[in-house]
Amino acid sequence: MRFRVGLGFLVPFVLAGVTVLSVLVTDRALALLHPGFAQSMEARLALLCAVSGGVCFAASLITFRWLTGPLERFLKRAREINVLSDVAERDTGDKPATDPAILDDLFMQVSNVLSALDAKALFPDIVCHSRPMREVLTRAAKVAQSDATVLITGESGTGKELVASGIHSRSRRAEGPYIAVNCAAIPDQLLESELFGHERGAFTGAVSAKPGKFELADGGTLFLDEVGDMPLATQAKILRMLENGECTRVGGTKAKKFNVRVVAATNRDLRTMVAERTFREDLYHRLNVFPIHIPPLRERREDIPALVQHFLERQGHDLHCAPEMLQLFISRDWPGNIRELANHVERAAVLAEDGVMRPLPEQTSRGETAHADDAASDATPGHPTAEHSPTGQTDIDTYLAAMERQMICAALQQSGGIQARAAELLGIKPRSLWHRVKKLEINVGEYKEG
Ligand SMILES: Nc1ncnc2c1ncn2[C@@H]1O[C@H](COP(=O)(O)OP(=O)(O)OP(=O)(O)O)[C@@H](O)[C@H]1O
Repeated sequence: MRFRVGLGFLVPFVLAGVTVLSVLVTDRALALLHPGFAQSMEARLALLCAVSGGVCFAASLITFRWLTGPLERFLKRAREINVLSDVAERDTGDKPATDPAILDDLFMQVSNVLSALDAKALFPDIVCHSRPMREVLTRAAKVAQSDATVLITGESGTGKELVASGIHSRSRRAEGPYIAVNCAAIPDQLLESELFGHERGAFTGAVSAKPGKFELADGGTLFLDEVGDMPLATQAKILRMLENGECTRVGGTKAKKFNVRVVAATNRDLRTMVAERTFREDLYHRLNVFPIHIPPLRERREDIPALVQHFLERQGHDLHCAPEMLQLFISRDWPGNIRELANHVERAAVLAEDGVMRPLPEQTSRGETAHADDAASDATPGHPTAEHSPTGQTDIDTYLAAMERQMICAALQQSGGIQARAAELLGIKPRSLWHRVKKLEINVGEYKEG
């Protein structure tokens, strides 16, 4: 900006030069075309005024835009910060704006907005609204730039494989192969040959030589899923491969070097397994270079409304989720995590009537709320109870935020994305809705019709 203002001092001189040049050129051209023109002083004066006026006007417009462009951008940014400070003020009461707590809060809010945008841009297939999930994706984005081995932990169905493939596609190896092996799904006696390949005749049935997954992943990423289910003998070979990048086919004699980045995942507690000597400690440390823990869905219920929408779209359904159904989804504990939620959404979509998914009578009469299989649960369906936000402050906050999001999304859906109308439906001021939409990072555009 300072550079532009500095250059701005040259503008009058450039302007004068351009004007004189334009007048001279036009004057000469008209004199050549109409010999009488050169004799008429009035005509020449009129020409001088018209050309210099035109040039000055055009040049001032260009200069003005040139100088004010960065200023506008600066003012826009200042306005955004001002809005965020408004939010902080609302959330923090009468504390002075210089209070370090407010500044911290403000900083957190700014970095949250940025990290949510980053996460969405970097991992478009991964639905992520909650803070814990944003942290997961921030870590994933950081480690993707390196070749470090990653260990992803989390309960079954939390999205470990999705994050692993996201890391690959954001890495320098994205053009290379991404090979996934589920160690728990392959019988122990076949796992080594699957991972390292085998030579012809290495064992009964090995009628031809076959490359292993390490070999196939050369130049790319190997995803070792359920790594905790690997037999100890195979663990030793994997360790060797990780240490020197070499492996030998079963029945082979020559070791070959491969350039493979390993991302491993497990839903088991590897530290306990190490203590019980069922998992090698050296391999645990070798894998755990960069740990990423994905929290279970019940610890990030804010993600549920967006996940429901995501699965409806992914399954090609043009359906609306009734608020009481969404409330049911939000209040359950989901022991099978996102995979289980996806299955339930699919089932509810099949049973939807008039384009709306509603809870089945047996779901409501059974009191299917916080604990899906807990028949003894006496929670009233569709209403948050102490059981749904069992112990701490965080649970209550998370639960309330999910409720707030759900109500706002339903109102936006109903109003076709018109915020003033949605605010009316919710009985709040448009400004208050606007703040909430910002805080919860709801994409209003998604609800706009047409
Ligand atoms: N944040 C998310 N956004 C969208 N879809 C998700 C998300 N997390 C998980 N899924 C979907 O949920 C399903 C289960 O995810 P995934 O297979 O990655 O889980 P996992 O933790 O690897 O499970 P397991 O431990 O059983 O192998 C997949 O269909 C995946 O696409």
